[in-house]
Amino acid sequence: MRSLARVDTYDVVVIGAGPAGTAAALRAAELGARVAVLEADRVGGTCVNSGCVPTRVLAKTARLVREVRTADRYGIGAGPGLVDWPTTVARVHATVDRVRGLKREAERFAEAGVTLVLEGRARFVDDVTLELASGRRVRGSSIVVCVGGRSRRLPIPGAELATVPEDVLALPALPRRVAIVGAGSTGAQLTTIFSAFGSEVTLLDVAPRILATTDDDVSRAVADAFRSQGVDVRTGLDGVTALEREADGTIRLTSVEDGAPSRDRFDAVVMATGWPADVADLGLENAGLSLTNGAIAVDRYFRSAVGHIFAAGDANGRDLLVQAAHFEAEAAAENAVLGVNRRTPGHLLPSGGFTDPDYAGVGMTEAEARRRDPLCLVATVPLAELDRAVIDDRETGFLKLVADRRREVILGAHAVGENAVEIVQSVTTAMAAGVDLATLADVRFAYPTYGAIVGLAARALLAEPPAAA
Ligand SMILES: Cc1cc2nc3c(=O)[nH]c(=O)nc-3n(C[C@H](O)[C@H](O)[C@H](O)COP(=O)(O)OP(=O)(O)OC[C@H]3O[C@@H](n4cnc5c(N)ncnc54)[C@H](O)[C@@H]3O)c2cc1C
Ligand SMILES: NC(=O)c1ccc[n+]([C@@H]2O[C@H](COP(=O)([O-])OP(=O)(O)OC[C@H]3O[C@@H](n4cnc5c(N)ncnc54)[C@H](O)[C@@H]3O)[C@@H](O)[C@H]2O)c1
Repeated sequence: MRSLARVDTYDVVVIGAGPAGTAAALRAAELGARVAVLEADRVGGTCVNSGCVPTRVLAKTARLVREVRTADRYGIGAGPGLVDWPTTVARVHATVDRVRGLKREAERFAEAGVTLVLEGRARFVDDVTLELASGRRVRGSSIVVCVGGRSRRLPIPGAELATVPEDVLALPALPRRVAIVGAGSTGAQLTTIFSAFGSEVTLLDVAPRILATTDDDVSRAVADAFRSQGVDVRTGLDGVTALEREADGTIRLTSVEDGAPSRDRFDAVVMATGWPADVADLGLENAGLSLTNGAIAVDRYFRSAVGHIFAAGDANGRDLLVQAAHFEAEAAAENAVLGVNRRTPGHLLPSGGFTDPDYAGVGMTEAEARRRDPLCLVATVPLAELDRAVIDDRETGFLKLVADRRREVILGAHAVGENAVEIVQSVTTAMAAGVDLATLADVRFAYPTYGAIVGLAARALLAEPPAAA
């Protein structure tokens, strides 16, 4: 039977009001399009509601715990630094609300004339029509899919016993022993958080090293730091094969290493094993779309296999970062409204994690640069050589700069330690401005700052002997 539900028609329909959907909708409206945004849950998406912002508040809490526990070195009697989990959770929620207040997506949509539809999950009926959980139908000449991603549970027996990262705040209490499966950005951050909060943490991954996409030295330094903090880091596993509930309520996790199974009990298991596009119920097949590696494949114009359907942000599986979501979505909106002509230049994408110690990177890793040119130049300056790091008792870490063999172009920057993300951000600014090494080495840095390590590294790189051909 044909549905008699009302159909509203727009120039551009955006699915999802996270960072990508918000940017796409506002840009399309700015260009004069009639725009609707369909959001199933809270505007703001993963980042503000369950991803970056809550994780960052937990990271700050973890730092406070560490500071309190070492305060006696400065003559401050601060106590044992025990975490009251309900208070911590309440603080996270309150901060999320404050950040949501800053973003004002709904108000900005209203000011821009964008129609925000909060009537449940949208589903493609055909390649131009979406049906909402409410039954209402919305049609778009162009559609920008910004549905983000969701945690992947491993397809193993008992997977439902695991907590996924976006549900960590719902844990009733801090686990005494926690297994974190997956040592990517999310797993590493949760490792630091639980470890600082006093849980015994086991971090498991099938990859040969943690933070597998970062520079080798970054990965090694963070893994070493985790081990020195008592985290049981187990990489290069054959797999995690099962979870089972024990009679005492604990979870028994079976992992296999070099063919040998081992079984360990935990109070909680967190599965941070990847972040595919959130499309299980999106009806992609009705629009003539399919998935490639868990995401909606797009071309360099952010256009899917169906010409008037675009995908931006986590949904296209490229760079799963807020800073990528913004520019991808704006480009997709421009292509949807103005015709397909805007491809995004190869932006530099700095990123990093708020672990203990922090880590960050931008551009090519040393291994990538050496694959391109074995004679590229690399200089690494330990934080321990920086007055400020010694003053602050934060000597763990380094900044590594990678440059072309003529010392003209900075190819990459990778840092571990205090303020790593900000340090890498300042190198990114120099890279984006096309600053050469000699100019960077000549910049004055205020004393005593962490940023000064950029000047030290640039000067170290200039002093590097030319690599032998
Ligand atoms: C724990 C964690 C920490 C992170 N920390 C950082 C960080 O520090 N820095 C960083 O850059 N990135 C971080 N990220 C990644 C970042 O959150 C994402 O890259 C970003 O949110 C992607 O934005 P998006 O708009 O593509 O998707 P999302 O933010 O996921 O938004 C998608 C929106 O679409 C809605 N939606 C989904 N399906 C439908 C449907 N069928 N109908 C209607 N609406 C729908 C969802 O409800 C959601 O609101 C983190 C991620 C996680 C999980
Ligand atoms: N601070 C940040 O910027 C930040 C923080 C969190 C997430 N993110 C973004 O979100 C994206 C997703 O991050 P993520 O950490 O959720 O996923 P990820 O894909 O980066 O990492 C998943 C990890 O799980 C491991 N894994 C896969 N199958 C496994 C198995 N069977 N057993 C054990 N381990 C297994 C993988 O080897 C990998 O190391 C990242 O790419 C990043 O862009 C960013």
